[in-house]
Amino acid sequence: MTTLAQNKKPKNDDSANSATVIETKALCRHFGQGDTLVKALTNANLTIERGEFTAIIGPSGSGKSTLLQLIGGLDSPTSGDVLLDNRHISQMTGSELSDFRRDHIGFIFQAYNLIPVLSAKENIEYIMLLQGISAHERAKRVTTIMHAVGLEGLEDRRPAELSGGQQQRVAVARAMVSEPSIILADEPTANLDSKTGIELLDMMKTLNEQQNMTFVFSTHDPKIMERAKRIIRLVDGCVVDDERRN
Ligand SMILES: Nc1ncnc2c1ncn2[C@@H]1O[C@H](COP(=O)(O)OP(=O)(O)OP(=O)(O)O)[C@@H](O)[C@H]1O
Repeated sequence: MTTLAQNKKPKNDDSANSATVIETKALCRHFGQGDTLVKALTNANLTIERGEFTAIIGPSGSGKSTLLQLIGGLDSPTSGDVLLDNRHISQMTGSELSDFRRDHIGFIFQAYNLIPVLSAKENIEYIMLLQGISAHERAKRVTTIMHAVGLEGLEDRRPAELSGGQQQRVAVARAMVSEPSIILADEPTANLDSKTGIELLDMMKTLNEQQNMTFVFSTHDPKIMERAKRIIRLVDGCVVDDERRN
């Protein structure tokens, strides 16, 4: 399979030299209050190093998506803090945080958040456009990634004209094509058939191994768990296990 990694030059900025890319400190997220209080995440202290391939697992409602949303700065904690590349998210201005997200983090979420008026190809290209990547380079990367995720021939379809699994592949391609240093993926294989899921995982693993790209997945999928180098288990919003494998 062709991979994006073959097109990729190593990043050479200060952040690339720092080993710890994600740190959560006493991170808590509560929803509601009184009788309706839900403690979605309680006192999570995690350190994720550059290049880790980490699965966050746990029963439905245990806080996996909440943790990913907080790490990505898409939600604010009730208390505690998140550091990305040793910078406190809470101390970034709104525009600093959105620039950081655009340049360093790729998101793959269950609600694919595709832009409905753009075609599959344009959705995948969008962040690279914001990053000022040349038209020639954009076209090259889009062709490579669409082939890799099995979306050839569907370039001009809008999201409403694609199946759920195809939309998910567009979302995966969009997150990876701008070659961020961190990918946060909430159940990235949930709506994919087994073969496509394995192909995508292998592509992610290649990017992880060749580019030292950091992956954090929330998942119930045994295929991801098998490949993960680290498994963090949540139960009722608490980290109850954190296992590294060789
Ligand atoms: N916006 C919200 N308002 C109220 N409660 C919420 C909100 N978001 C999440 N929760 C609650 O927080 C808890 C953790 O939810 P979360 O989505 O993080 O779980 P999860 O482990 O990702 O679940 P799943 O595996 O089903 O995706 C659940 O009890 C959920 O109902």
